[in-house]
Parts: sequence; C-alpha cells; structure tokens
Amino acid sequence: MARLGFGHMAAALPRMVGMVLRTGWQADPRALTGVIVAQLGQGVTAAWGLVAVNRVLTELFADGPTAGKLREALPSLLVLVVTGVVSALLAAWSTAMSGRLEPQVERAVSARYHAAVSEVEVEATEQPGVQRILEAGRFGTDSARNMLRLSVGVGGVVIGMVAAAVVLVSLHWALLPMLLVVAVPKGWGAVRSARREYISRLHWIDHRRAIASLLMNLTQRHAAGEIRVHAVGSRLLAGYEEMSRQMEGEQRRLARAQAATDLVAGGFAGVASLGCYGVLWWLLSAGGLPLAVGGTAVVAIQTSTSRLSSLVQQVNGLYEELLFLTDTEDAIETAARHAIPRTGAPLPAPVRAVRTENVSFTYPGADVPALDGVSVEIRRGAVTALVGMNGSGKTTLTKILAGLLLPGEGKVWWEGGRGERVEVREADRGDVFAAVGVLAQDFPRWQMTAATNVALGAGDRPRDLDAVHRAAADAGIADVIEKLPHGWDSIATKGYERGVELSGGQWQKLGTARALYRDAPVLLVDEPTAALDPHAEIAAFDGLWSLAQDGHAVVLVTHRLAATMNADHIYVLDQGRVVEHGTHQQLMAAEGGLYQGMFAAQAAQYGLTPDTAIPGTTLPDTELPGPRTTSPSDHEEAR
Ligand SMILES: Nc1ncnc2c1ncn2[C@@H]1O[C@H](COP(=O)(O)OP(=O)(O)OP(=O)(O)O)[C@@H](O)[C@H]1O
Repeated sequence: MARLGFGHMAAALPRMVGMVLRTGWQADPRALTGVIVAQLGQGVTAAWGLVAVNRVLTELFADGPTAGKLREALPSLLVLVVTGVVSALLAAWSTAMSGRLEPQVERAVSARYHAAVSEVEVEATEQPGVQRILEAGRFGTDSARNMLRLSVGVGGVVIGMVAAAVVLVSLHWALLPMLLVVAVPKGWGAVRSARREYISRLHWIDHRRAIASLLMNLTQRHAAGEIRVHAVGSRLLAGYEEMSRQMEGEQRRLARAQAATDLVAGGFAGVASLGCYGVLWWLLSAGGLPLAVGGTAVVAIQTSTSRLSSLVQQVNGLYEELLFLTDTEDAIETAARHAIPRTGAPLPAPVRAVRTENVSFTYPGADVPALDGVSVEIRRGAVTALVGMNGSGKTTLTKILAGLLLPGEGKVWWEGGRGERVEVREADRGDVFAAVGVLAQDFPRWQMTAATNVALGAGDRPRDLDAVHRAAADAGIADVIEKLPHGWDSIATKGYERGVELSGGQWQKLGTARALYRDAPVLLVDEPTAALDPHAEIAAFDGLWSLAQDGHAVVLVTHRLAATMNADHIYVLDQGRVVEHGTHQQLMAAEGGLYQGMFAAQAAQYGLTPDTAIPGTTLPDTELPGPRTTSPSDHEEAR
C-alpha cells in the first residue's frame, strides 16, 4: 500500500520508463531512435501548425478586402497543410517503429523474469511470501510492452502540448496558466481511478484466479470423465456463476466510483475552462490581446483539451502498467536474492558416494520436520532403496540428495575415491546438478515432441539423437514411438497437429528414458514403476540394476518391496527418521520391524508368507536381478 502513494509513484515512474527505454535501446536502438525522432517531429509540426494558424488569423483579421486577405493568408495556409501531411507521415513512422520495438521489449523483460524465477532455490519457492512476490511478477511481463506504447503516446501528447504552450507563451504569458488549469483536474481523476482499479485487482486476484481455474477445469481433457460421470459440470458452473456475480458486484462498485470521480474531475475541468475563456474575454475586451491571438488561443486550448483527454487515458494506463511492472521488477529482485549460487568448490572427480550426516529439514511453515537426523550413504555401483509409509520423508530426502533442498541441520558430503569430500553448501551447485539425474513421482510431461521429451533430460548438452534413441530403447518405449505416424516428431499431447495420446505407462517410460539420457553418476528415481504393467515393471527394475552395474549410484524410492529385496542397502524411514537399515535379509530378520511388517503385508496380498516370498522361491514373475558390487566403470571414471 505504501507503494501506491503519489510521491512513491511519481518517483517510480521515471525509473520504470527509464528501464523500459533502456531495454528498448538494448533490443533495437534504431527502432527506439525512430520512435523518439518521430514524436519530437510531431511536436515541432504541431508548433508550426499553431504559428501558421496565428498567421492566417492575423491576415484574416487585418483591414482590407476579403479576396486580398485570403491571398495574403495563402502561404500560411499552405504551411498548415504541409505540417498536417508531415505530422501524418511521422505518426505512421512512429507506429511502425514502436510496433517493431514493443514485442522485443516484452520478450526481453519476460525472459529476464523467467530466467530469474527459474533459478530460485526450491526452498525459497516454498515460502508463501516469496511465492506470492514471484507469482505477482508474472502479470507484469506484458506491462513493459504496454508501458512502452503508452510512454510513446504520452510522450507524443506531452510534446504536442509543450509545443502549444511555447507558442501560447510567445503570444501572451497568461495563456499558459490557463492550459495548466484545465489539465490538473483531469490528471487527478485519471490517477485516482487507476489507483482504485489496481487496489481492487490486488484484493480480488485469488477470486479471479479461482474463476479462471473453474472454467479451465470444465474443458480439461484429463477431467472430462469425472465431469460427466460425477456430474461435476453443473456444480462447477454453479460455482462459476456465484463467483462471477460477486465479481460483477465489485465491477459495479468500481464503475460507480469511477463515474463519481469523472464527474468531479469533469466539473472542475469545466469550471477551469470557463475561467480560461473568461480571462481570454477580459484580455480581448481590455485590448491586452489582439483578436487574432485570441483566435489562436481558442484553437490551442481546444486541441490541447482533446489531447488532454487522450493524455488522461494514457496516463491512467501508464499508472496501472507501472504498478504491474513494479511487481515484475520486485519479483526479479527477490529471485536474485534467493538465487541458487553458481560458485563454489568443484565436486571430487570422480564422485564415489554421497553421504548425509544427521540431516534435518523442515518445510517453511510446517510444524514438524520432514527429515529428522537422517544419515544415509549412497554409493556408486549400488542400488540404495528408500522405503517407508506415505509422508515418511523419502521424496524430501531425494531432494536433499539432488541439491534441490539444503538441510536445515546436518551435512551432505560429496565424496571422492581418495577421501576428498565437499559439503553441498560449499559446492558449486551447478556441479551437483550436473552429477544428478532425477525421475520424480510427478515428472513433467512436456507438451513437445517425443524426441524433445527425452532430450530435455540434458538441457545442458547439445541434442544427441542416437543417444535419445538408445535411452528410449532401454526404457522400452522406442518401438511405440517409432510406430507413431510422425515417429519421434510426434507431439506427446493430443490436440496439436502431430499430437498423440500416450498412456500413463508410456509416459512413465518416456520419463525414464529422459533420466537415462541424462546419464548422470547419481540417479534418483521416485516410484518409477507406479504406472507400469508387471512385465514392464520387471524390465524397468532390471534396467536400474544394470545402471548400478555400470557404476551409477541408483537411489530407488518405492513401495514395491518385491523390488527392494535385491537392493544393496535399504533405508526404512518413519516420520522423517531412519528407523532401520540393512539388506533385505537383515531387515527381515528384525522381528517386529517396520520393514518386516510392510513386506509381510504385501506378500500376504499374493497369499504368500515372507518366508516363501524370497528370491528363488515362490514369488511368480519377480526374477529381479540380484545385488551388484561393482565399482564405477572406466567410462564413468572418465567423468
Ligand atoms: N512442499 C511441502 N511443503 C510442506 N510440507 C511438505 C512438502 N512436501 C512434503 N511435505 C511434508 O513432508 C513430509 C514428507 O513428505 P515426503 O513427500 O518426503 O514423503 P514421502 O515419504 O515421499 O511420501 P509418499 O510415499 O506419499 O510419496 C510429509 O508430512 C509431507 O506432508
């Protein structure tokens, strides 16, 4: 609210216009120069026009026969025509140049915002205060473009008015205050309305968002089934109508307030105009002003008043855009304050293990820690499983291992083969990310081609199509993609040209292919088989074990305990703590242990007892590969 004060806004306006102009200059200096020259030129032609009007009137009000006076006025009339033509040409040039400049300015500001926001620490994005600032900045990215357009418009009008003022002052000093007196009430009305509109938007922003999301849900393909079967459509529509009615109430309030402001501003402007014409009358009748100058003053006041109306509209818009653009600038500054540092010690090469030491982490705003004194060791050449009940902290631990979250307490060590180690806070986080591949539970489903969906596993490397094909083959999805009408160029979302619909399991395989394509030393996979059929599931786990054999450190989060039987080491989490760890056999030997209980419960679903559900005995179709004890391959060593 402090930011909405007039003083603050008056100070912010030149700064923001300056920022937009600087951005424009960096994007396209020729176009910006063109716009400025065209605007200045229009101001000059407007001034020449007024001078010509004055000359014409002077000739016409002189003594003598009308035909002679017209002949004398002809050169000035010609100047008037020429200024009109030049002004039109300059206006066209300005339109063309600002049309060229505006999208470039929008792109520059939008890219700056998105680059800043995508570099923010994940933990900072979990803080509601930071999240709101970053989110609010989204609405101002096109404001830069609008501000440029409006600044150019305001600049043009102001130059025209300054030109008129200069001419008027040269005719009689008293004519300038008259112009200002007419301008002030309208300017006040404009700023007041814009301010009210912005505050209303700020208060109703969640409401607007909720309305938009209600409507969006109605047309979402993934919700189509439930909308029809569960009769959700009518309920959502009723909600939409109710919320829209509340919004309409606010619109009515705004319109009434705006009308009242317009009336007051218009009233004052009318009184001011009346006063102006009164002074003019008095000057003319007292003989202080020639009739021709009076005529010129009337023309100047009339054109300036109509300019003023457009100025009021544009200042109104400028003020509102300024508020949104300030949000974007705030978001960029906040993002920079919370940016992931990209300097620090390099990781040991090659990395042999990642070790957490008494790591605790509490999400911002949460009362209880998601992780509490967790110590685990992740080794290259081994599969490490994380198991536990829902909400026990497995996903949070993978985010800590990936360097996405920093522990509140405790250390995360990245260790080399000769005892050298770097703590994650001291490490170059770029190095940490480069050493990690993730397949999250809710991995992104990019609305892009199948090839891009895989290749985005390594956005930091040039695309290698052969490697894309290999990763997809290893994930068991290459055949499906190659049989699509557009093959690798198919877009993995229906609704686009070349768009296709993939099943949940096919998507999961595509996500796996992406993680494989990354080919990082440490691979963190969270429920990688939730959507897979039994055979695909076994193949996927088989793939993970081969990766470990090739020297990767594989961290597997899963509720499928048939798979963890063969993990090299299993950590069992409960309420953010490691309560048990060891191999499957060791954990099964712990009578009454959490792992044993969970395993027994799953085995019972197949009518098996834990004793019968061990490898090589009676669990059907679960011939998962056994533990490997290899070290990183030569290929991995080289990295
Ligand atoms: N972004 C978040 N903000 C606040 N709390 C969170 C957040 N993410 C997770 N939590 C909380 O942290 C705890 C651990 O969550 P986490 O997702 O790590 O569990 P999990 O073991 O992976 O669960 P699941 O098996 O259901 O995937 C839970 O209590 C959860 O509610």
